[in-house]
Amino acid sequence: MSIPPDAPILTGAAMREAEAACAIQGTSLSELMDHAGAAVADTAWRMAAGAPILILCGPGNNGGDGYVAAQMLAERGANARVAALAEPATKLATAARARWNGPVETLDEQTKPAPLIVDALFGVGLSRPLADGLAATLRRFAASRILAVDVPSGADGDGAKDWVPPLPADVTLALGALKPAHVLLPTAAACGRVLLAPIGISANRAMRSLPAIRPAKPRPDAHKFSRGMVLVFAGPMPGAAELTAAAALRAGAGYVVLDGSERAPFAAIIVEGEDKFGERLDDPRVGAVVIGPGFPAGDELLFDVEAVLDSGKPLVLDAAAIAAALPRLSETPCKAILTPHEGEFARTFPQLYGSKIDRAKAAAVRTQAVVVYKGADTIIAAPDGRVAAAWPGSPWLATAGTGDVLAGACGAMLARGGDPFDAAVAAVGWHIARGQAIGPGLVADDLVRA
Ligand SMILES: NC(=O)C1=CN([C@@H]2O[C@H](COP(=O)(O)OP(=O)(O)OC[C@H]3O[C@@H](n4cnc5c(N)ncnc54)[C@H](OP(=O)(O)O)[C@@H]3O)[C@@H](O)[C@H]2O)[C@@H](O)CC1
Ligand SMILES: Nc1ncnc2c1ncn2[C@@H]1O[C@H](COP(=O)(O)OP(=O)(O)O)[C@@H](O)[C@H]1O
Ligand SMILES: [K+]
Repeated sequence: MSIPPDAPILTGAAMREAEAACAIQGTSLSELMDHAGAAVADTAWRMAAGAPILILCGPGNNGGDGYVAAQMLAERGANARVAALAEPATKLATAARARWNGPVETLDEQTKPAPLIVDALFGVGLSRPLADGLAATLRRFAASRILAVDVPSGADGDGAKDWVPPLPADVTLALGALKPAHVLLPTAAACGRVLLAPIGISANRAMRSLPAIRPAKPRPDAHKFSRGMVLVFAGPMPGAAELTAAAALRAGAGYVVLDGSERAPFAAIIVEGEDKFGERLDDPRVGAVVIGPGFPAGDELLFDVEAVLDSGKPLVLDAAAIAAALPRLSETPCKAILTPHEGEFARTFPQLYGSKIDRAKAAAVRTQAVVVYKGADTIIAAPDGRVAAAWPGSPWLATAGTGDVLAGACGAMLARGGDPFDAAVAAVGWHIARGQAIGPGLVADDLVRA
C-alpha cells in the first residue's frame, strides 16, 4: 500500500468545482475524460504486460473513462474486452461508448475473468452501496490483478460512509487528485498502490497527503536552546511522560525538562519535582509544554492544565488533558496541538458528523487548535482548513506507549517556534518513519532509542 506524498485531496464537491473552473478556462469535460482514459490505458498496458484485459464499465463517467481506455488499448494492439453493467447514463459516457469499436458483453455471474481487470464501474458518483448480486459477481474476479479507476467501485469517494468495496485493487489510479477514500479506512485498505494521474484540473492544495519528510538539520550556529526547549509534565503514571520526554529529545529538541517524575529516561533530561512546574512555566526559554501522557482525568490534571493555559506557552495536549482544556481552548490565544486517539476524540467531540477528515476539521475549528486525530489513518487538521492525511502509517505503531512518543515529538517540533500545523505534520512524519524503520517487534521504547 502506498500513496503519492504531498498530493492534493479533493472531495466530490471540490472535484466538481475544479471541473467547472476547467470549463471556464476552456478545457471541456470531454477532454478531461480523454486524459483520464489515456492514463488508465497506460497503466493497464503496463500492468497487463501483454496478457488479456477485461474492462468493467458502469453507467456514469467512471464507465466513460473505461470505454475511452478500452479503445486506446485496442488501438495499441492489446487484447481488451469490455463488459458493461448497464447502458451509459451520461452524455459523456454515451459518446465514449460510441467510440469503442468492439463488442460489449453484459456483466453478470457468467462473465469470464481475465488476468487484468480494469474496474471502471463507479467512481465518485456512487450514491448507495452496491447491490449484493453485483458485489458477488465482482468477488469472482478476486484472483485477477485489479486496476481501479479513480476509486475501487463500492467505495464512498468522500470517505464518509463505511462501505467496503468488494473487489480490492492492486493499483488505484486517482484522477486529477486523491480522494478522501484513498486515505481513510475502511476504503484506503482496498486501494492497494495509489497512483495519481494529472488530467488537467488544478486542485486546491489545502488538503493533501503527508509530505515526504527529511529530518531538519540543525543550523550551523545552533545551540541547545535555539533548537527548542520542551517541558513535559508527568502525572501519577510517570512512565508515559518519560517516553514523551525521551521522544522530545530524540525528535530534535535541544533541552528537555521532565517535571513531576523521579526517573530520567536519559541522563540528558533534567528531572525536577512537580513543585517546580509553576516556576518552569515562567521560564522564557521553554518553547513548548506537553501535558496529558500518563495523567488521568481529575482535579489535579484540571489545575495543571489551567496553569499551562494561563502561561500562554505553545502546548501539546494528549489524552485526558484534551477534555480538561476544552472549555477554554478556543478563547485562549496560544498555539496548541491536540493528539486524541479514536476513543478520546469520540468522548471529547461527540456531536461531530461526516468523514474522519470532516470531523477533524470541525474539531480544529471548534478548539482553534491543530488536531492530530490518531489511528491507522491519522488526520492532521488546522483551524484554517489545512489537512494532512497520513495513510498508510506503520502498523507496528499499534502498541502501547507510541502515542506518548508522538506527543513528545509534537513538543519538539512545536518548540522550534514555527507553525503548529507544520510542527504536527513533521512529528507524525517522524513517528511513521521510525515505525517503518524499526518494523517487526517494535515496542514504544524502541522509537526513542538511537
Ligand atoms: N470530475 C472530473 O473532473 C472527472 C471525472 N471523471 C470520472 O467521472 C467519475 C464520476 O462520474 P459520475 O459522477 O458520472 O459518477 P459514477 O461514479 O460514474 O457513477 C454514477 C452512476 O452510477 C449510478 N449509481 C450510483 N450508485 C449506484 C449503485 N449503488 N448501483 C448502481 N448504480 C449506481 C448513478 O445512477 P443513479 O444514482 O442516478 O441511479 C450514475 O449513473 C469520476 O470518478 C471519474 O472516474 C473523468 O471522466 C474525468 C474528469
Ligand atoms: N494500525 C496502525 N497503523 C499505523 N499507526 C497506528 C496504528 N495503530 C496505532 N497507530 C499509531 O500509534 C499511536 C498510538 O497512540 P495511542 O493510541 O495514543 O497509544 P498510547 O496511548 O498507548 O500511547 C498513534 O500515533 C497512532 O496513529
Ligand atoms: K472504479
